[in-house]
Amino acid sequence: QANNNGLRLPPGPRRLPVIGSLHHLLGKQLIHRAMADLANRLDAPLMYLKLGEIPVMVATSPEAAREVMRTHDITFASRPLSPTMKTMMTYGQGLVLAPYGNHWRLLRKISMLGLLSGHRVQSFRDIREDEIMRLITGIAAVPPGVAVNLSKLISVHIADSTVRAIIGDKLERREEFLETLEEKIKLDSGFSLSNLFPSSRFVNFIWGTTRQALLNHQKNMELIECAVKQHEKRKATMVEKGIAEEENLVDLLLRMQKDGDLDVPLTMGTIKSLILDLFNAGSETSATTLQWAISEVIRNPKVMRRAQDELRNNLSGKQKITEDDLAKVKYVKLIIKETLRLHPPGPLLLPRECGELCKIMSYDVPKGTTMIVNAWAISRDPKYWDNAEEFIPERFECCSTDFKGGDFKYIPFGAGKRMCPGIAFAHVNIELALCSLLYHFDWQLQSGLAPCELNMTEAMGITIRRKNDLHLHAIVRVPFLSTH
Ligand code: HEM
Repeated sequence: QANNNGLRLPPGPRRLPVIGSLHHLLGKQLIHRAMADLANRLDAPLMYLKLGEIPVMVATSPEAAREVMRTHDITFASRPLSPTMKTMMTYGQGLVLAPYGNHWRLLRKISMLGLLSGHRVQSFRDIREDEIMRLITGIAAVPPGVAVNLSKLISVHIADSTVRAIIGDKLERREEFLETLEEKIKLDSGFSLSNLFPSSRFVNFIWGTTRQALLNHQKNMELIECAVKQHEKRKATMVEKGIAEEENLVDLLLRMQKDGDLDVPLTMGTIKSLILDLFNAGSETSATTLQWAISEVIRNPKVMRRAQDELRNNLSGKQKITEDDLAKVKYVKLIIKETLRLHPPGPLLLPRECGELCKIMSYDVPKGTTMIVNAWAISRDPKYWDNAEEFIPERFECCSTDFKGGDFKYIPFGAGKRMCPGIAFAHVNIELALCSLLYHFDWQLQSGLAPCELNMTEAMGITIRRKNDLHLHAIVRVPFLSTH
């Protein structure tokens, strides 16, 4: 199709006045699935949609994704800012939404230095090992015959280990944090009418998402403020007692703020927004991945058996898995890869915005177009994956495909300049937790459900969580050494 500026736009479904292509998506199913069906029906690896007032293109093939995130990486290095997203910047700009430029560069560098580099991730090993023992102890404490809400325990575990790495301590108001995070995930999906008709005050008034997003963000900022105060109080006690601790991310940020002399000022609003971004981006994605991994393992008893045999044979009765042991197990790594293929927590990654007119797959992409990459559809495309819908960790056994952003048929962490900086942090957290859960316990579904009957329905938000919490019976198989 050509528009009236003479541009050659990619194919797209029929559009209606005012709502554009919205009727093809709304009320059908989850957005990533609906977009995949449309692209498939139109045979359009690059598809054009008008969602309300917003021009959107969707890349649904490795080739299109490569052109966006490699060939034209810089052109697509900023993100579109919906009204909901803008409210998240009310008190300062964090990292996830910052436009490509000096502010983004500085925050990304600080995040690597203080939290996400290989060296820093390694330094949080004691925290991870301590928190995993707390999780295992909590599960084992549930009386026999009572099912464990594993989803809930995993969310708490990941939140605690992430936040301890960031501020050095657990959050006093963790429950409130998890609740506001859950609400934020729903508000951030970007497809609410307030976001699709940003110029309409009427729609915004009726729909009210922006107002809810602002309230949610204010609550989050208040909680971060509390966390920073908690951190400072703890620091003062440590100094009083003469206990020296390694500088954590919050220490680093506050020191850099005090030293000044930066190209970009580090305001308290920026510092709090960065902490919030890292906490949100880090905890939700890892917890979701872990929950899907356990769900798939439960649904596939052969996979469970192979993983448990490998762990139990190699670790022969050890009472506690440490990170040194992870080198001895290979199969759990394949399970994590396969989980991220079938259940990338961000199915549409995070949207990018076209910074200047360019060509993708020989179509014109006008400046300001929102570009979505449907990573979920690409990693389930039977053109690139045998038995694409099945959970087969062995598919990664003899192939070099990995998630580091070099192979565009498998991009759960995105690619290019805005690729996720938290891969190392996430991976070791997920791996240690999954190994420990499978090593110490046997798992059974409630009330005689067969493995294949486990409900795998997804809930929509900016990430795809399980719709229902995972309730399972845990039977201790390898006793553990509890320190909690
Ligand atoms: C399984 C775990 C995770 C997955 C699947 C994941 C996935 C993603 C994806 C798809 C993006 C967008 C990439 C793009 O636009 O190309 C992203 C961005 C980001 N992730 Fe992750 N992530 C995970 C864990 C983490 C962790 C543990 C942290 C930090 C503690 C983190 C911090 C971030 C940040 C700060 C960004 C924004 C980067 C930027 O805009 O420059 N993520 N992540």
